[in-house]
Amino acid sequence: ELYTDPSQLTKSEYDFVVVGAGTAGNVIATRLTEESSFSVLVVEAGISNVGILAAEIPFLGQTLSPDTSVTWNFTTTPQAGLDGRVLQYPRGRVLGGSSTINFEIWTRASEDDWNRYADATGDNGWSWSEILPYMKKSESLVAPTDHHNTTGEVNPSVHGTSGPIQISLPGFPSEIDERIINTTQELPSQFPYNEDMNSGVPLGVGWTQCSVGTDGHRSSSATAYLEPALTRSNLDVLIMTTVTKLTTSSNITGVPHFDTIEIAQSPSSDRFQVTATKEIILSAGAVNTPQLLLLSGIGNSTALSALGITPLVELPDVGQHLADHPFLGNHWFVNSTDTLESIARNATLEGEDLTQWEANGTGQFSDPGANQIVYSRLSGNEQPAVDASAGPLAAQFEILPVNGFVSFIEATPNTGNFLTLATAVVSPVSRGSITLASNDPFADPIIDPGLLSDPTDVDVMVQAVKASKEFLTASAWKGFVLSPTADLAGATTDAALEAYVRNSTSTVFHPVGSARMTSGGSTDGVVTPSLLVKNVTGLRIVDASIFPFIPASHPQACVYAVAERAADLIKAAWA
Ligand SMILES: Cc1cc2nc3c(=O)[nH]c(=O)nc-3n(C[C@H](O)[C@H](O)[C@H](O)COP(=O)(O)OP(=O)(O)OC[C@H]3O[C@@H](n4cnc5c(N)ncnc54)[C@H](O)[C@@H]3O)c2cc1C
Repeated sequence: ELYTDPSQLTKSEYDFVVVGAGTAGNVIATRLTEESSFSVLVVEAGISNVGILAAEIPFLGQTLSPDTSVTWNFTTTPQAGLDGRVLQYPRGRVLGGSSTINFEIWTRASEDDWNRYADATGDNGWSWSEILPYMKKSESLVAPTDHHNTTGEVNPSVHGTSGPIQISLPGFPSEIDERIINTTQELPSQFPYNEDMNSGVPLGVGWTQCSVGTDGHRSSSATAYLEPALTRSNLDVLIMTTVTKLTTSSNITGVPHFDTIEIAQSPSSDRFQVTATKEIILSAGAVNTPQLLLLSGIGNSTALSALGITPLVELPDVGQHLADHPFLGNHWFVNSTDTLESIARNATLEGEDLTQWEANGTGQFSDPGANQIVYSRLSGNEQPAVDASAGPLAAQFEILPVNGFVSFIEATPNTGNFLTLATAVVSPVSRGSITLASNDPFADPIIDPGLLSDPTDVDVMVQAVKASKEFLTASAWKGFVLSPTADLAGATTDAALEAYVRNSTSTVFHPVGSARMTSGGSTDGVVTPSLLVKNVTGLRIVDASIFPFIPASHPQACVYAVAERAADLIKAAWA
């Protein structure tokens, strides 16, 4: 049943209560209610995704953020590494969470990333070979919207065929596709072609897989997991309701046992309580999960007391070690009018694209917009002072080519046609934090992703910009790429490049690690390898906040895999 107000709930006790119907939360709710004996309530602060056209049309997904009715309209603290700039920091606030508003890129990181999680936690269940079945379980590789022959563009043997999330290759060609593939043939040592970057070995240049179905619709945790499960009598979903606090009614085992959530629709509305007889599962995401732990008295006791919150559990790592991917849109003018800007500038064309998508789910609107990805490492003599990557198979930086102007901090110019080679530091050293501004659950937390706060990351970003220039030296770009835009053109020395990087970098919205997993015996960290919150009972965390290190990839596929494994861990614990 779907409820829109806590007063509609017909009971105040469930076996499991899931906080947040986001990417991970919906996997948990769906998998747990496969057991007919389990009752589950999911509480979501945001609205329903149903009927939101921009959430269905891949090309329009980017219009859902920042600052819309389906996002938490957060901002960061002034970022010292970015010349003190403040960034908008949206997260999904809607059924499906960030999977309803993200850019649909589907990447799994490398074998080394996952094997490092296993090493760091002492749990081989997080290793590449053990997590791969869960990656497959979450997805179905389906035909692209244009049904083109994908031989050589993806390796079906590393993919799932019957999981909920539909993933596919781009179904609308762009005029840079061929130039990019030709570049891999011309510069194979630096930019080798990779048939499938989701095989565990992501390095090279490959076709982007996206969470988009053959019907041209976004596949999110709301559409793919939750919607089909909503008819189950053991699943209730309550939307437009914020969990304000977790409370404890007993400590039979000598440590606090968290079994109750407090919920409200607005700061002034009535508070309701719901109890979980088995577990509370926190899936509120990398910003709100630590916020809710802190509001509930779990964190650094001194800091909590200073805010008038009674400390219940000393766990100083809550909200610490936040990691994110710095992202920089590098732009060039191109000798073409067939770029993405042309659509936004031409209402007739935009209307035609919409009509085509509505007719049969094909065309430009079925395509999120980045048809290839480059994952790379610095060569021997360029190695950074600290290599924070998981190992030789893990990327240090990414180049994301787009046939148009992409920036999250700059408006698209009114004239000119552009190529973007966005660069991102995907194995950063920098860390930030989530802390509380006040004890008001409706106040935004203080978000400091610490972007480029470590000089090593600046160095890697500078090298990544150089690599993107190198990419364009292939003859495939001759006659197409005209010149870099003024900011990039002016960055001719290393000092000028550093200034450019600090002035123009933002984020690609991948915060993780703010409630990180460590080994069971470690006094650091927030959760055990089974994702149970340390020093309490009754409470588990399943979302992007548990990663001990940031995956060197776009993280959603990794979040789904974590949630699929977590669902099995929970089922096993209560079998
Ligand atoms: C704009 C944008 C673009 C992105 N693009 C990509 C991409 O192309 N590819 C990729 O792999 N990743 C991308 N990401 C990142 C990816 O989407 C996230 O890493 C992932 O979805 C996080 O999943 P989660 O389960 O941790 O949190 P979320 O999916 O954010 O879910 C958290 C849910 O909890 C709810 N919630 C929070 N607090 C409360 C509360 N107190 N009470 C009730 N409910 C609450 C939220 O409203 C939300 O629905 C993008 C993210 C953004 C924001």
